[in-house]
Amino acid sequence: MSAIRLILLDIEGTTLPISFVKDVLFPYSDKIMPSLLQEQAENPLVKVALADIEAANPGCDPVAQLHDWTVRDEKVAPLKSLQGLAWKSGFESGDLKARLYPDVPPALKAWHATGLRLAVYSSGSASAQRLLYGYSDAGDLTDLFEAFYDLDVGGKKIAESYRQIALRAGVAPGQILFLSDIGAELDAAAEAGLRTCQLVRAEDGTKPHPGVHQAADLRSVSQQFELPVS
Ligand SMILES: CSCCC(=O)C(=O)COP(=O)(O)O
Ligand SMILES: [Mg+2]
Repeated sequence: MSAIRLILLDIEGTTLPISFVKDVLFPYSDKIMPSLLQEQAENPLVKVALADIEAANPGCDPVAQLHDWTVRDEKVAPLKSLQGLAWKSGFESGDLKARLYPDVPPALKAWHATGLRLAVYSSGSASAQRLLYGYSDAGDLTDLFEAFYDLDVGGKKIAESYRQIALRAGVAPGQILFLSDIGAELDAAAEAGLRTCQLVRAEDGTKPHPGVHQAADLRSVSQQFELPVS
């Protein structure tokens, strides 16, 4: 089996607790969404997102639609793009700071220090991903990552998305290790030829997915895949 060259990481449930997303990030964006849509009406990101909402549900009230998607945790591009915009002011003002799992910063640094390439693949927009790692409780970690992939490459439960990422990174699928808490995402990545490991975080109550490697934290990932240990 060829050596792992790139580690591709999911965020929610993998490097950051689900509760931080559900109890901190989502209520924050939900609360300021009405004023954001008014104040940034001329922002091209807002215009595109509003057009996408109208296309998805003609005649709907965008604020109500966004709230409904948030409650149902829908991974849809217009919501993810507007959430990223809402969180920007929160992170930059110091209202928000990402609570990463404590095993995450040392493992990322150890992997990066020995030349392993790191990239993120999350449903959250690429700009939101940069904010999370830029304003984390371990400081700014964005320089550890070479790329931030979001729903622009496709959905996380579709094998083609992982083929696209491998192509863009210029790495053979079998040399990429994908880490996620979600079984369907791991299955899609495996179908594309990536190596996979499920993060089964006790705090998140993750259900083990049959037939995949499992790890309780990134230290355990290092041990199982013979990667540098922090
Ligand atoms: C920048 S990610 C913020 C959390 C979020 O909005 C989300 O949808 C997380 O999805 P993931 O694919 O990381 O599980
Ligand atoms: Mg996840």
